[in-house]
Amino acid sequence: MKLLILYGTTEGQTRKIAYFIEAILHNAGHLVTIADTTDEPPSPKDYDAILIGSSIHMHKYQSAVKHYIKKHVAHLNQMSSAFFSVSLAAASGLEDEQREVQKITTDFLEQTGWKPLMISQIAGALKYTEYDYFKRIMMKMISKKEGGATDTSQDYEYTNWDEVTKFVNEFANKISQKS
Ligand SMILES: Cc1cc2nc3c(=O)[nH]c(=O)nc-3n(C[C@H](O)[C@H](O)[C@H](O)COP(=O)(O)O)c2cc1C
Repeated sequence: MKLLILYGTTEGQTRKIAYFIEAILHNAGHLVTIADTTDEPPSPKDYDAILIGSSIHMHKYQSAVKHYIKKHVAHLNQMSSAFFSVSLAAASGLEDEQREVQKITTDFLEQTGWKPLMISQIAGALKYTEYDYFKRIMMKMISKKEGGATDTSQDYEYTNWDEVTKFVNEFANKISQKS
């Protein structure tokens, strides 16, 4: 099948997840195109299915991802599609944080009108060593609130790669049953 993977990222974790997904689907025999939504991404109309991923920053998804979905929503809703949301809240064991990220996702899908077949909440990363001073302080506060790591001398990757693999395989199964 011809598949399209699009992503929106600030510090690169969503890109890393998107390329991990691409490798799984490529190894399963699919023809996969992958693109950053800020780089003139291809239209969904030439593909059998699409996966779109975005990280959350300050309670919002990437604006280029939102723009793409709004522009192509009619087509997206006629094809098999999946959304992967990348955030720190998804790594949190706190119920409030989980609820908040679910609400950000639900509101986003409502605003864009997109109805993906599958949605995955994926835990992202804390890249303290790559942030500037103010970002580091802010992220330490956010992480503390979410019950996460506060030692800013190192980075933390919370992404559960086995869960990502499970999500991708489930999506691949669904779309092959549909075709
Ligand atoms: C400035 C900033 C703001 C963030 N705001 C949120 C937030 O509101 N909610 C959340 O769950 N995670 C938040 N995060 C965590 C990111 O979603 C996480 O670091 C993710 O891995 C970033 O993915 P990216 O590298 O693809 O942009 C924030 C991170 C940064 C650096």
